[in-house]
Amino acid sequence: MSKAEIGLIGLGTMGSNLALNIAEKGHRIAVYNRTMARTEEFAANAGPLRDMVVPCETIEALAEAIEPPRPVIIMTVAGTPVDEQIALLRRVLSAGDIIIDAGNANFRDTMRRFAELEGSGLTFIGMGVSGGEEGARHGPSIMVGGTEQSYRRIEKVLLDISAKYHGEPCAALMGPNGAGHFVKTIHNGIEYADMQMIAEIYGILRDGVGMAPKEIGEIFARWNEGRLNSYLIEITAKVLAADDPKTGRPMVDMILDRAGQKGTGKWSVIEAQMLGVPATAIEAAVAARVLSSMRDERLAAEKAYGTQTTNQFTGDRQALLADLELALFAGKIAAYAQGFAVMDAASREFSWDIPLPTVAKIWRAGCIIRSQFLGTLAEAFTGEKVANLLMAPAFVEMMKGAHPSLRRVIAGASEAGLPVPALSSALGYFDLYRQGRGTSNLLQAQRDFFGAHGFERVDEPGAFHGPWGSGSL
Ligand SMILES: NC(=O)C1=CN([C@@H]2O[C@H](COP(=O)(O)OP(=O)(O)OC[C@H]3O[C@@H](n4cnc5c(N)ncnc54)[C@H](OP(=O)(O)O)[C@@H]3O)[C@@H](O)[C@H]2O)C=CC1
Ligand SMILES: O=C(CO)[C@H](O)[C@H](O)COP(=O)(O)O
Repeated sequence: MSKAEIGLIGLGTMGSNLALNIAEKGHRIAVYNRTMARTEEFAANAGPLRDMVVPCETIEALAEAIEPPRPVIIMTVAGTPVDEQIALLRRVLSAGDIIIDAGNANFRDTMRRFAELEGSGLTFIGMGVSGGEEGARHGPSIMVGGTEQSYRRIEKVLLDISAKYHGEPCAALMGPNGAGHFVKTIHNGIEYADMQMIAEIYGILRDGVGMAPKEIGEIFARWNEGRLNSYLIEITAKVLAADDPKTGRPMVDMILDRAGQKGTGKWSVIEAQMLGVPATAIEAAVAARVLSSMRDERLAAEKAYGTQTTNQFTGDRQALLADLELALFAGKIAAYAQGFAVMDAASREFSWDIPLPTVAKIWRAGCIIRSQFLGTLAEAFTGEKVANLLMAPAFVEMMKGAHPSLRRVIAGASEAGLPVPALSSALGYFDLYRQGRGTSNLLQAQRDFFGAHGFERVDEPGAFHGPWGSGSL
């Protein structure tokens, strides 16, 4: 039997689908999983691709099955399991072989792993993969971190298995070291904001207008035909249309309002803060998931404060729907502006030179946040460099047209007591960003009052202190 071209460890949801994708594109693949039963099940279900797959019982057998120099993908749960697999691989691989961590690693772990493997003769790649189960099987978006030379060695396989946007592969080198995992992390941070803002609009329609899930689903399906066209809007429509086989009720009504999270959203926020870049919509989305998990406290608080007014909307429904669509679009623009600003800052901080137009391009297909919008965004970034997405001419025009709706939606929701934290944060960011004369003059005065921190004057350069206490109060 001929040797495999590539290996993969971890046959869970992502690993098994990625392995089948690789096999289908004509690359013979050796696979290993900690629990052997899963490897057997995978091989048994590989169907016509069975001949392209080499199931291995041990990590030694995996190494033996691959033609050197051996590329091996690790697709396990992130964190310690990755370090454990690297330690095992170090025992069985040899100089020239490549270890590729394709899970959702924290880029700081990736940077540590690069450092630990330096001088070992092994090459390391940190690679973000997005698209979930379906993407892994038929074409994900792939964000690679590593040297140009190591990327070139695995490029053919990655381009073959990646999603294609009008024929263009959605896989690319994001920069050296942790750049690939950083970009994937911010992808997920934006995904959190996108999802939270969609959920807030759903909340307005459910609790403010009193619509049933199917009715709301139809609205999302309609919006998916327009400027909001995206995978997340598409699946939201489908989710809202589904019924629970057990009760016959809308499935979404039977799901506990407690959202999980595995870390990438939180890391996006931590890194944004570390870099000094405001990412308020992403922060609000992470906080909303945390609040969602505090269910008992929320129920107690509802008792203490009473429920918000529901189904009170009596205005023009068509006008409201038009506003909601544009509000979501405006929120989306602000959230993406924040995510790209974080990547830009990280790129400078770590000297990665992340190609932002390429990031937008490889997110146009395959990944969870894929959308028509990313096509427009890619075009905006391909032109003259702008300080922030909000300053790209096409986005200035779009935001001018959309922010009044965001304002009206937030005002109405706040009045009705309906939570819209991500949408409000997006608007707050926009309003602060475009305010030429802000209110931080007062903050500076306060800081100088209590801590003698000094301030700058509007009429001459230098550092000054105030005449505090000289007033009549
Ligand atoms: N699901 C998704 O939509 C996406 C997930 N990811 C990322 O991909 C990675 C894999 O996720 P997913 O496939 O969903 O996870 P699954 O839970 O489906 O599979 C986890 C895999 O990790 C293995 N594993 C867990 N712990 C260990 C360990 N200590 N040692 C060795 N192997 C271990 C499991 O082996 P065993 O069978 O023995 O338990 C299994 O193969 C994660 O980093 C995830 O964040 C990235 C993009 C999308
Ligand atoms: O990477 C992904 C999508 O892009 C994974 O589905 C990830 O698990 C999503 O994050 P979380 O579980 O925190 O919602």
